[in-house]
Amino acid sequence: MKNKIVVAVDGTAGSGKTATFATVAKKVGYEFIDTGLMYRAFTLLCIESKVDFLNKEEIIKTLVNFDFSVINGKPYLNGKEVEKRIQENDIVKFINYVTPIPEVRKFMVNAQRAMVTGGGCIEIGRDITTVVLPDADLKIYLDSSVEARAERRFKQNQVLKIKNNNLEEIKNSIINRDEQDFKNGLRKVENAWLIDNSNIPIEDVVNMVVDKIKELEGK
Ligand SMILES: Nc1ncnc2c1ncn2[C@@H]1O[C@H](COP(=O)(O)OP(=O)(O)O)[C@@H](O)[C@H]1O
Ligand SMILES: Nc1ccn([C@@H]2O[C@H](COP(=O)(O)OP(=O)(O)O)[C@@H](O)[C@H]2O)c(=O)n1
Repeated sequence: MKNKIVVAVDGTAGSGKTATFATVAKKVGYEFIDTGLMYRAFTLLCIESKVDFLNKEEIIKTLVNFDFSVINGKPYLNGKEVEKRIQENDIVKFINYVTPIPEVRKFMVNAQRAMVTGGGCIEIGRDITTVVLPDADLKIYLDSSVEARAERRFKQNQVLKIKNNNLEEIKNSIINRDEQDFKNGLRKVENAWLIDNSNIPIEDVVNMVVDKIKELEGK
């Protein structure tokens, strides 16, 4: 009888967390939770509520109207499916005003911790191995060079037909988000497995992680 485990994944913007670990989760029959969707959906609510992003109190007050759920893998904000909308550039433009606010992070961390009720789950984000799931059975830190990440995001945006798709701007936005993420506490913890996928095909990373999960389940 295999013992399903808890997997916590952190990593830099655009390093491949979603694409890699959604596939891993499917292969091993685990639940997949992308905490970034929550921050993106909350940023969208703030935009729709026309908050002043320089006014922390207004952003904090908006939390009372924040109802987020994932149904069949799709994110819903207050009952409305927002999967494509939260990938738009305005979200990325404002998200760095939202993510550093302690009250916002506390709200999100509590919700993200409550979603993991036991083994058989992979949760990804920026503070999962450090704050949300510090006792996870397997901790992974995924990273890639800024150049590799910008290229990938540019191609991803082309596929998604995201407007104003510009490689230089993407590169700068990744550098800015890295800066904010490190300030918010993104880091590789001692017992995390560092995977730099700059030059490793996604299939190989998926297989490496699937093998590791199966090994730990057997223990
Ligand atoms: N090892 C890899 N090699 C090449 N491209 C990758 C690799 N891992 C992920 N990608 C691609 O990089 C892009 C960004 O990945 P994504 O999962 O959205 O990153 P994150 O969730 O970390 O922001 C996607 O187009 C994805 O298919
Ligand atoms: N647990 C998390 C997850 C995301 N975030 C923030 O939310 C933003 C969007 O998360 P994301 O995972 O969708 O970002 P990408 O790496 O997909 O571009 C990130 O830039 C982080 O700043 C966070 O602060 N904490």
